[in-house]
Parts: sequence; structure tokens; C-alpha cells
Amino acid sequence: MPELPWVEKYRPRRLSEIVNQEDAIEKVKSWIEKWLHGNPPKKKALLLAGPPGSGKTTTVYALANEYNFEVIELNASDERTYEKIARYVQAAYTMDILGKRRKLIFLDEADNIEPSGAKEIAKLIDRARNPIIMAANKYWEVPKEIRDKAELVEYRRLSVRDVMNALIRILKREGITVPKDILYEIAKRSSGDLRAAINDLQTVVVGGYEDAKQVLAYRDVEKTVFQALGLVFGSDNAKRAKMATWNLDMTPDEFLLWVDENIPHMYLKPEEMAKAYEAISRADIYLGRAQRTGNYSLWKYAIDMMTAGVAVAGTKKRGFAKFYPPNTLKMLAESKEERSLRDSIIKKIMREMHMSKLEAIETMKIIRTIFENNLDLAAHFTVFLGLSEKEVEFLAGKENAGTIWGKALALRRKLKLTKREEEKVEEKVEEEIEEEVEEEVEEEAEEEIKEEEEKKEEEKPKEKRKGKQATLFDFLGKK
Ligand SMILES: Nc1ncnc2c1ncn2[C@@H]1O[C@H](COP(=O)(O)OP(=O)(O)OP(=O)(O)O)[C@@H](O)[C@H]1O
Repeated sequence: MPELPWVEKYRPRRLSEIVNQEDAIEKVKSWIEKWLHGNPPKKKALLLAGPPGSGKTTTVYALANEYNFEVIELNASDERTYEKIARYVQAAYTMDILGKRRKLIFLDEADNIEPSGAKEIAKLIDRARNPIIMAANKYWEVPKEIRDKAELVEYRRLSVRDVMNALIRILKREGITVPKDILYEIAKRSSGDLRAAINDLQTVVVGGYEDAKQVLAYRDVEKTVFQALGLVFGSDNAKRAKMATWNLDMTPDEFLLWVDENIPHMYLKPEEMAKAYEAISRADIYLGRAQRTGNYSLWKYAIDMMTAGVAVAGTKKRGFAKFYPPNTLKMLAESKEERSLRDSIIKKIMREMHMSKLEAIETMKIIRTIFENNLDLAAHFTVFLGLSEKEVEFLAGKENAGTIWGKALALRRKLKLTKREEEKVEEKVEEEIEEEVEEEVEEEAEEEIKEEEEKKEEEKPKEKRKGKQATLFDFLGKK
């Protein structure tokens, strides 16, 4: 039997086992007890907010376990969430009779609730007859209507020591030891995300920890760039920000793309955003110049511009920041339909051009420029990749899409014609081969017949001779 993931196997079943979130747990307990004592709290929903892997989901299940609730887990990004909440929020709030348990509604990823649905969900919370607990990493992105209806419970980011202790406890129960320095490495890399740390630990143990560093290395690139972004966007301390690129396994112009991507997400005021953009565009110019001339002082100036220059541009978002890789924000801004078009185009590029996903994403950017500027080439791509009319429109924009589509149709017809011709040639060759084979077979058959006939011919005189002998014998006998 495959081994259960340790995050599940060792998920605390009791609230008291949850590490270093005492204040949060106290709040949750007193809130649920109000429900149990028959006077639901004023705020019928609870919003657990905090970094990933800090124990929010675990709290809900341990709570349900201790107070005998059935958890109805819903996800905010599920399209039918509203419908489901509506159903369960009104479910009879009965005690544990007839084997039925009270229901506790758990809505994860509350920071993903669509603004359009938020008002409706807020109304449902008012009417709720069952406790509703929501969880979010970024509570400020939970729609305000919902935030107002919920009591906020904040979860701390777990420390390196918390994470290490939790890992050691798991190892004890597994009866395994792992060198302390590796545990420390895992804990440090996790940035307080205990889920990530436990997963890493299991990977290392299963993979043999002789090459633990290698096993863990895959996390490094992202980790360091997020840390670097943290230095740039985490404070307005220019000195700290300048250290951002020190440990970074990435060229400055690559890192610039990351900074660029996250500026609109991190800065709140347009004029400060503009200032930050100005800093990176200046950095970009100097980076280019430094590259051409090999002038180190320009290089350093460019890096300082894009780290310190951005850091001091203004007031940034507070709290837990989630950083996005280059281009994701633009992708998020797209509608669902656009996203699915983008995905299907990327898939086609991967398939037809034999590329990895990342390569395909990059290639799509180039193809997009082609679609905007070179309609003939665009038509070729349309046919080659087998794009649909909608996909062409996505790449080229409404204006050019028609022209490209027309050209592609013509091209496809032409290709079909040449294909038809090819097929004809093929058919002809096949016919010829068939004929040849037939001829051969016929020849062989003829030969066989001939041979047989010859054999028969040969046998005939024997018979004749036999006949002759017989007659002669007879004759002699008669004699
Ligand atoms: N404070 C904690 N004490 C003990 N174990 C924890 C704690 N936080 C997380 N864990 C462990 O980490 C795993 C993930 O935790 P959990 O699912 O509760 O995270 P979360 O805060 O809900 O994260 P996310 O926001 O990513 O859903 C669980 O299996 C649990 O074992």
C-alpha cells in the first residue's frame, strides 16, 4: 500500500496538538461554544487568516472532531459554491440525534470569492443556522461585505523552531532519525509553511538523505526569488533592498521582470506605482548599456535602481504578500474564456512544436507579435498549429483576425490540394506495385503450371513404358 502523505498521517486530530497558535485556538473555541450553548455569536462566520501551512484547515477538522461536527468543506473557486452554501447554511441545526451530526460549513480560499457572489454570500451568513468558518491567506482580498460579517482570527507564521519541533515529532513517531542540519535546512526553506516542510521531509526520507540537498534544491530558485522580492517590496529600507540580488541565481534582467510584474500588485497609489516603474525603466536602460560596454559601475547602478529605487517609491501593501512570476498578473486579468483560449493555444504549441510548457508560453508571446504584424506568417501558424477562429482572434485581435483566418483557409485549401496530389502519386505508385506483384505472381503461377506439366510429361512416358512393359510382360507371359 502506498504510504499516506505525512501531512495527512500526522495532521493533529486535537486542537491542543496544534503548534503555536494558542490565541487563535482560544478564539475559535469560545466562538463555537456560543453556538453550542444555544446562542449563536453575533458574527455567524469566522475568518481564519494567515500564511499557508500554519494550521487553519487543521483547526477546523480538529474542532469538528472534538465538538462532533460534520464538516461540509466548500471551495470558493468552485462555481457552485453559492448554491451549496445556501443548502447547508439552512440545514437543520440538530444535536447528535438520529445519528445525524451538526454541520459546520468550511469555506476555504475565501480570498477567491468573486465580487459578484460576495453580496449573496454575505446575506446567507446573516441567515445561517450553522457555523461557517472561512479561511484565507490574504484576508484583505476577501470581499469587504464578507469580511464585515466575520470575526477575524489571525494565524501566526510558524518559526523555524516551530517547524523543526513539528518535524522531530513526526520522525519520532516514524522511528527514524535525520541529521539536525538537514532538518534545519528544511525548516529554514519552508518559511513557516509546515505543509511544505513536512512534504520535503517525507521526500528526503524516501529519497535517502545522502542527497538531501539535491532533493531540496528544486525549491531553491523560487524560494530565492521570493526572498529577493521580499527585500524589495517588504520595506522601504534602501540598504536592505540593495541586498536583494546578492543570493539570487538569476540575471538582473530576469529579476527585473519579476519586479516589474509585482509593482502593480504591491503598490497602492498610482503615483507611487509610476515612480516604481520609472525606477525599473531607468534600471533597464542602464542594464542594457552595462551589458554592451561591460561597465561594472553602470551595472551596479542599474541593480540599485531596480531594488532600492523600487523599494523607496512609496507605501506598499502590508501583511502577507504573494508574489507572482512574470506575466501571471496579466493572465489573471483575463477572463475565463481568454484563459482557456490561452491554455489551449499553449497546448497546441507544446504538441506541434515539441516544447515544454515554459518554452511554449515564451513562444506564444513571439507568435502573438507575429500575429499582430505579419498576417501571412500568422496564417501559416494558424494552419500549422491547427488554431481555431477564436484562438486566432485571441492572438491577433479582432481587427486582423478575419484577414488571417481568410488567408489560413486559402492556405489550407492549397495544402489540401497538394496533399491530394501527393495522395494521387502515392495511389499510382501503389497501383504500379500491385501490378508488378500481380505480374510476378502470374509468372510464378505460369512457371509452376509449366513445371507441373513438364513433370506430367516426364511421368507420361514412364507410364507408357510401364504400359509397354506390361504389354511386353503380358506378351511374354502369354508366351
Ligand atoms: N500549527 C500547526 N501545528 C501542527 N501542525 C500544523 C500546524 N500548521 C500546519 N500543520 C501541519 O501542516 C499541514 C498543513 O496545515 P493546514 O492544512 O492546516 O494549513 P493551512 O493553514 O490550512 O494552509 P493553507 O492556507 O495552505 O490551506 C497539516 O497536515 C498539519 O499537519
